Amino acid sequence: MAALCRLIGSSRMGICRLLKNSGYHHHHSTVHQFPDGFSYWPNYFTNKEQRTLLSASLYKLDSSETRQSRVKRKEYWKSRSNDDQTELDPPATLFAPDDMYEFQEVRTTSGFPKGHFDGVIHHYREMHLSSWPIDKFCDLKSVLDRLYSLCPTQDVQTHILHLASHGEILPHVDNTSASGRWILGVSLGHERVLKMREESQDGHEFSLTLPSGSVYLQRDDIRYSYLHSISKNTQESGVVGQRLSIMIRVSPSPMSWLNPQGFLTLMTVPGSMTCNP
Ligand SMILES: O=C(O)CCC(=O)C(=O)O
Ligand SMILES: [Fe+2]
Repeated sequence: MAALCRLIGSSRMGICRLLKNSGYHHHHSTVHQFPDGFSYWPNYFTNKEQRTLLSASLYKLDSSETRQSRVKRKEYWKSRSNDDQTELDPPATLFAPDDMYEFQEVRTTSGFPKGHFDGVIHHYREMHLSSWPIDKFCDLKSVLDRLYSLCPTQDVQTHILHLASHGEILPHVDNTSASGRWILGVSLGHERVLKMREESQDGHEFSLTLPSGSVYLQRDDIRYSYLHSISKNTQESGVVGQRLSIMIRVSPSPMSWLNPQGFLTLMTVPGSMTCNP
């Protein structure tokens, strides 16, 4: 689609947007081999859209880190300024090396109302998002429109989760009081394997690789009775790298917006207008 749009030229961008928004090109690729309540779009976002989403997500996470970290990364990218990135480069090239980020070792209860998550997520950064920086990324708004159009309902909370190369998520069911009947996840960066296992004894299980640009949705029984995990291994390649997921959940109540972490993110919006980073 991106190539087609370039071919047609910018004067016809309206047509391309129309085609994209019709969902034909992408929804077309939905796979239906999963149990009821699980949907998967293996290549929902174009490379350019993935780069926009990942840049915006990293921007939010990065600006919540210490000044020291931000300076370190700035130096790093300056030293790499010769290899200019284009929209055709894989999104994972937007990650700095692991040691440039303030990854947490293991998630504990502090600051989060999700006690049973203790010990589940390893080597990660995360943030509850109260707003996207749409004024800083030119095409972010239209990409977000496509993303949120997949949500079964519109009362949502958004969370971003950045796994280090050796980060992982152990099997768990999302806290049932922290969100409602569905959970949607966008994968960006390096591919990982999602494992789903029914919680009962000898429960049914299945797994799938999550390439960058893919989206999955768990709803109803799947969301409540299957454990999900993201392991350190990829299916085949053996290359394990950083991955960032955008997790969207239906809010249990409007009060879930009042997350202290979310308020903090509102206060950190420095930087200048950046188009097509
Ligand atoms: O990153 C993912 O795809 C899953 C994240 C997850 O399980 C969670 O945040 O509860
Ligand atoms: Fe989860």
